[in-house]
Amino acid sequence: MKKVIVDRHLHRCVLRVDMVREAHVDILPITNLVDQLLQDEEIKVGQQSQGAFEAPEINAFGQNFRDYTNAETERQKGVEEFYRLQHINQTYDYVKQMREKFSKLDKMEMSIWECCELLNEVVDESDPDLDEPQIQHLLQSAEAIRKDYPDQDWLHLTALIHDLGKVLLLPKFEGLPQWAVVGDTFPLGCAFDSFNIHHKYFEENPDSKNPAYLTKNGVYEQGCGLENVVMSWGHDDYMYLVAKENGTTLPTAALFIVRYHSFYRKYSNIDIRYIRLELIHTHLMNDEDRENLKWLHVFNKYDLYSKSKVHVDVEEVKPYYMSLINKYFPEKLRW
Ligand SMILES: O[C@H]1[C@H](O)[C@@H](O)[C@H](O)[C@@H](O)[C@H]1O
Ligand SMILES: [Fe+2]
Ligand SMILES: [Fe+2]
Repeated sequence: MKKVIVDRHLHRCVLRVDMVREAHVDILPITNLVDQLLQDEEIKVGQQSQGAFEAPEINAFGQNFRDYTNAETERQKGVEEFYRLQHINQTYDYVKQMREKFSKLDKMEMSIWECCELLNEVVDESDPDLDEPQIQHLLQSAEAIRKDYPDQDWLHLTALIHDLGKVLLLPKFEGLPQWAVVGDTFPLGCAFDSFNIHHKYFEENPDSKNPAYLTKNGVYEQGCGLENVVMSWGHDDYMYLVAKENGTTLPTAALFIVRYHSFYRKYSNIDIRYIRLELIHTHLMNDEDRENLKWLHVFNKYDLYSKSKVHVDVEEVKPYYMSLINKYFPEKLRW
């Protein structure tokens, strides 16, 4: 394995691989992936500006990022209860109904910026790392990625809009329960895998009793492409529908990021996303997905580790983001 340590974030990736090895997970595919990751990372670093964003070691509460194992705090207990409900209630049929219902986009008309402001009324109960207003999360991730990729304006806008689908929690959007809007996502119609956070709760999901859904591929064909896979319903897929149906001119990679940014895997207390093991689902992906995944990897770091107590001055950055919104979206969108 090529060990080129290019930044602290990647350094951690390498450590994580050793931990996985100790845990006796099948490491062969992982080392291949890490090789690929290192190559990607070298290219990426070449594109970055000086003083690139450094992923902090701990979150704003002094804990490791995305620590779901320590149920000591009220917050973490709440997060576990969230995943219990999510894993029991998200079923193949439920997702199909929700997609059909919300793809009508008949709830309201508003601009992207109006939606950013609406999001301030939203609290995400699945997130152990964040209790700042959501508009801060959008701007913090967008500003961090803008600093490192100054020429990719589409990426800045993608970060700004990626969580807008959380408006589904608001009464104006039927006030869906948290388990139907936030949290990590996973495929339905095939076996639930143990890499999902708190996966034990899937036992109580009615789909666990349907033999058609219990094999690795389930109702899908190998390599069918993620767009043919029914993913758990939430803010990701909804915002993807909104952007696409309103005719955004953002590139395909942007739509892919919005749609799959919560599709993560975990192994025990090891956050697999460090080693890009989202690729564990390669059996359902096609070549286009694998291509888009490269940008999703870039994005993940900024989405996860930019969450901080230091606020971005909204009024100061607003003109820049308004110019991007005008470039890539119509003035009013159907939601
Ligand atoms: O708790 C978080 C949050 O809901 C994010 O918006 C989502 O993208 C993450 O995957 C999830 O873990
Ligand atoms: Fe999200
Ligand atoms: Fe996010």
